[in-house]
Amino acid sequence: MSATTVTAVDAFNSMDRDEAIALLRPCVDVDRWCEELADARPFVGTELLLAAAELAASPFTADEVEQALAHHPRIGERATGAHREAALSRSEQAGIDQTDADVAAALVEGNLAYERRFGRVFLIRAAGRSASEILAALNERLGNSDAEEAAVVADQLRQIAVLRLKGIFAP
Ligand SMILES: NC(=O)NC1=NC(=O)NC1=O
Repeated sequence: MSATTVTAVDAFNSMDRDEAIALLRPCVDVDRWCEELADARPFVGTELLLAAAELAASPFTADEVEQALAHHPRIGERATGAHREAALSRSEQAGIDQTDADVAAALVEGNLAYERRFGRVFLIRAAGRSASEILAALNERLGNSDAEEAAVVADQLRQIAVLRLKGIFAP
């Protein structure tokens, strides 16, 4: 057996609680989710950590979504700042062609329409999606009832959190 390599999960398991929580927070700013996962350590392998993360995010409550949305820049707006969440947001929104003026205008308009309708920022798991796919989803979701859309937003937040966690532990 070769010398065992210290995996990211091993390092995570041996962190003190605050450090573990701080590592998780850029995935989603929901205290309960970060604390639950930090307190569920040690994890035997990445798969079990990701499964626990998925479970702890199913679903996020309305209050948790509210708190987390404060940290999500609008789609089409490049998150500023050097902190981890901004970098994650920029890479997730990389599929949006920032130079296409028509797309940019449509996203600005769509975001405004969504915020007028639902009173919060439009949230979508942007990674892997083009601007036209995002715009189509936005327009489709404008027709949702408040209850339907609350469930969709919570699910998108879950997808973003788990994707970000995968980026840390299973890059
Ligand atoms: N308003 C948003 O949907 N923001 C974001 N979606 C992502 O996938 N990353 C973001 O920052």
